[in-house]
Amino acid sequence: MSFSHITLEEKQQAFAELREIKTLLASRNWFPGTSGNLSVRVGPFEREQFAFAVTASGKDKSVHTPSDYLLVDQNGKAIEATSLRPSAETLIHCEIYKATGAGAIFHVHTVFNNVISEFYAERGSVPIDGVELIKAFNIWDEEAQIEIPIVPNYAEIPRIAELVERSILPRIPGILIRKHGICAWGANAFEAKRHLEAFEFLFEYAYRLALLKK
Ligand SMILES: CSC[C@@H](O)[C@@H](O)C(=O)COP(=O)(O)O
Ligand SMILES: [Zn+2]
Repeated sequence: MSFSHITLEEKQQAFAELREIKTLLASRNWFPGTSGNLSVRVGPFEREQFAFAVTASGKDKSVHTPSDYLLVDQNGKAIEATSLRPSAETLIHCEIYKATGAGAIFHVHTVFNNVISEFYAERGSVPIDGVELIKAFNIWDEEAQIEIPIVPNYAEIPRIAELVERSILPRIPGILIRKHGICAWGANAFEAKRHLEAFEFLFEYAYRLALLKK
């Protein structure tokens, strides 16, 4: 399949967007030990064919190099000749794009998202009750109650990807992988960032509340 319609300008813009968000999230220490990955979609979206820019695998996300990003197709295969390997978790991004039509996906490992995913693992979701920041997900009901889904962290990424795709809830733009991290998405990088920040706030809130209630 050809992606010749993607211009150099579009590619550079996507890489610049990734670089900007990577710098900001790294300053919060949200990429410990080279963990985490980021992607933004490039060009038109059809479920069967689309492209996105994604972080290269195993890089230190707190530094910038000329080889931090590459373009891949809907199956996570590089669409240009490159020696870079896409993120090991690119398939998860592929499934989320296919399921949601999102424009950007950000994945981070934090202590709060790991602890809370373990605390609520048996329930299969993190309950959040009436916290104002739920509105960051465009959920405006008074005292809204939401459940943030949790999937197991398998060694095989395709198994996680399949489960993520099946576990996505229509109103919730994110999913926790147990003792691993969060994938948050949005229509664009601005929205995905807002959602990611809201999730992390809510995880810390749930963690601290559970401690206080003990
Ligand atoms: C180095 S621990 C984290 C990885 O195993 C993985 O979960 C991760 O988020 C980063 O993988 P990457 O291939 O760099 O995108
Ligand atoms: Zn990860």
